[in-house]
Amino acid sequence: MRSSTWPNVSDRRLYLKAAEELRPNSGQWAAYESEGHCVVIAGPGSGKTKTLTTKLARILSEDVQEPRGVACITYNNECARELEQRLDALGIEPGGRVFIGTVHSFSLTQIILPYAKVAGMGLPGDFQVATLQEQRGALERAYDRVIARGEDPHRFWRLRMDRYRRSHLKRDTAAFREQDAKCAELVVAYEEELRRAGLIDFDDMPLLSVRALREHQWLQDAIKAKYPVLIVDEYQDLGSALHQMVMGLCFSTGIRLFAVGDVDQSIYGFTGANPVLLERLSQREDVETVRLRLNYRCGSKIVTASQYALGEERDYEAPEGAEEGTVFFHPVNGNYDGQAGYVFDTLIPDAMARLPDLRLGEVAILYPAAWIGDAVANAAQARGYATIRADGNAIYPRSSRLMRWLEQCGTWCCEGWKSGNPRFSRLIDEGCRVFAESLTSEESRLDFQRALMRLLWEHRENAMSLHDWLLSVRHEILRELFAGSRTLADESDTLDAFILKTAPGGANEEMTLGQFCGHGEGNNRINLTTLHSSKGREFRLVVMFGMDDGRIPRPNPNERETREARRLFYVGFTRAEEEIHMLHSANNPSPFVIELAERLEE
Ligand SMILES: Nc1ncnc2c1ncn2[C@@H]1O[C@H](COP(=O)(O)OP(=O)(O)OP(=O)(O)O)[C@@H](O)[C@H]1O
Repeated sequence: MRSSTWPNVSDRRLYLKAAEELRPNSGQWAAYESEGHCVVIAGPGSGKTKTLTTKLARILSEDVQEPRGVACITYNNECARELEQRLDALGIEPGGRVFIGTVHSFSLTQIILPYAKVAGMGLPGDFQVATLQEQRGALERAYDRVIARGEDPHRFWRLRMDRYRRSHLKRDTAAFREQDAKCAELVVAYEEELRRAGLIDFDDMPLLSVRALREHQWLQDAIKAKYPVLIVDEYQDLGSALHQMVMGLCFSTGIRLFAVGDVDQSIYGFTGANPVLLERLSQREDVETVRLRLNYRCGSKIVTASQYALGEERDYEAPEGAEEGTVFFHPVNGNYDGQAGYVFDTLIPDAMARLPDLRLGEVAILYPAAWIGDAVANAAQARGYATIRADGNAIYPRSSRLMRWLEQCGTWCCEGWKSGNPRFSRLIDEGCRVFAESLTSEESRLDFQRALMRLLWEHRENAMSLHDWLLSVRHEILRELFAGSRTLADESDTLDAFILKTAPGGANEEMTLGQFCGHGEGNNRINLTTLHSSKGREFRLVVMFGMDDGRIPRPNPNERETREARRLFYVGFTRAEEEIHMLHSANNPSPFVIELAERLEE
C-alpha cells in the first residue's frame, strides 16, 4: 500500500502545473478554488475530468490530512480506468487514501464488507456475491413462486425487474407495492431467494448501503471520518441509489461534494439513470454550480456540428485559435463485412496520407453494438491491423479489474522489468486492492509480493504461450487468493473462460504473452469499441461505423428511446479531435446522419 508521505513534492508540482492551465478559464478556476459543495455542468471536451482530477490532487495535498482521504465514484469500470490513468499523470495512484471506483464497489468495499454485521444488514457472516448463474437460478425460482406464466423470466422480466429495483429504493412504500404490483412481488421474491442462499447481487450493493446509511447516523459519520470529500464523475449516469447516498452523506452529514456531469451525455437511462437528478442537485442553494462553455477537444467545425448531431442549440465553442476539424460522410454499399473492408482499405490509408503523423492508437472505430464490432475486428485482423477492443465481445472484458491487473503483470514480464513501466510496486499495490479480502495482514502481503516477484521473474518471455503463462499465474498465485475471497467468483469465471480460449483447440490458442499485453505495439493499436464505451475518451480520428436507420435509433423507438439514441450519437461524435467519419449504408442512413448532413450543407 502507499506510504504516508504521499503525495510527494514532485507530485504537487504536477498538479500545480495542471492548475495553471485551468487559470485562464474562469469557470474551471472557480471550480478549482471552490471550498464548499460544487457541481460542474458542462458539455463534452470542456475539461470536466481535467478539473476534477486536478481538484482531487489539490484536496489530497492541501485540504484532507492523513490518514483521511477522498472517495471518487464514477459510472463503470471503464470510466474508473480512464480516471485512474489521468490521476496517474498527476502522480496519484488509487489505494490507501484514495478510493476510485464504481458506486457498486464503493458500497461493497467501504460499507457492506466492513459494516454489514454491526449495521444489521441481515446478511449471513459468510455471504457471497452471486455469480451470474446464481442470479439466474434465483430469478427462475422467484418467477415460479409469484408469476409462473410459462414465459422465459430472463427475457421478459430481468430488465424490468432490474429497473424497478433501481428506481424504488424503499420496499415498504405504497409506490413500490402498487406502481407495478407484479414486478414488486417478483423483486421481493428474488431478493428472498438470494438471501436464502446467502447471496447478494450487484444491485443489492448500493441498495443495502443506502438503507444502512439512512438507518444509522453513526455509519454516515464513520464514512465521513474516512472520506471527508466525495467526488463524483458522470453524475448524470448514476442512478437514484447514488443520489440518495449523496443526499445523506453530503447534505445531512457534511461530506463535501464535488460532482461533474452533462445531462446531454446521459446514455444509460435503460439502466435506471435519471439525468434530472443532476439538474436538481445544481439547483440547491448550498451548491456552487459552475457551467463551462469552451470545448478544448474538438476542432471548431466539429464543435458546431456536434450541436446538429445532438439536435439542440448549445452555446459551446472551441477556444480561439483552435484547429477547424473536418466531418466526412461515407455512404457505402454492401454488408458490414464489406463496409469494414472499406474502412481498412480506403478510409484509414487515405487518412494516414492526409495526416502523416497520425498513429493508429489515436484512431477509434465506434459502433452501436458489440456484434457489429465483430465485422470490424475481423476485417482489421485479415489486413494485419493491430487493434484493442473494449466492448462486450472482446476476447475478455477489459472492464475486469483482475484482467487489467494480469495485463499489467504481462507487460512487466515483456518489457516492464527493464523500463520500469509498470513499476513492480504498482503491481503489488493493485494486486493488494483486488485481493484485499485475502491479503489482510502485512505478512500475507509480503508473501504475495515474494511469490509474484518469483513467478514473473521466471516468466519474462514475450514469445511464451499465453496459455502457459496464465496457467502458472492461476495455479501459483491466484488459486489461494480466490479461495479467500467472497466477491471474486465472477472474476475467477472470467479468467477461466479466457484460459479455455487460449488452450489447445481454443479460438486463441496461438496467442503469446506479448500479444496479450500489446508488446511491441504499445499504444499503436486502433481502438474498437461501442458508442457507449467511448464515453469520456478522446481520439484524433473517429470513425462512427454502422450509422444506419434501425441501428441508431433502433427500430420503432418511442420518444424517450429516440432522445437517448440521439445523445449516444452525440457522445460518439464529440470524441473526435480532428476528423470525424460517418460511415453508413448508402441506401439506409440514420435520420441523425441525414439531419447532420443537411444542416452542414446549409
Ligand atoms: N483549460 C484547458 N486548457 C487546455 N486544454 C484543456 C483545458 N481544459 C481541458 N483541456 C483539454 O481538453 C480535453 C477535454 O478535457 P476533458 O476530457 O477533461 O473534458 P470533459 O469535459 O471531461 O469531456 P467529456 O465530457 O466529453 O468526457 C482534454 O484533452 C484536456 O486536456
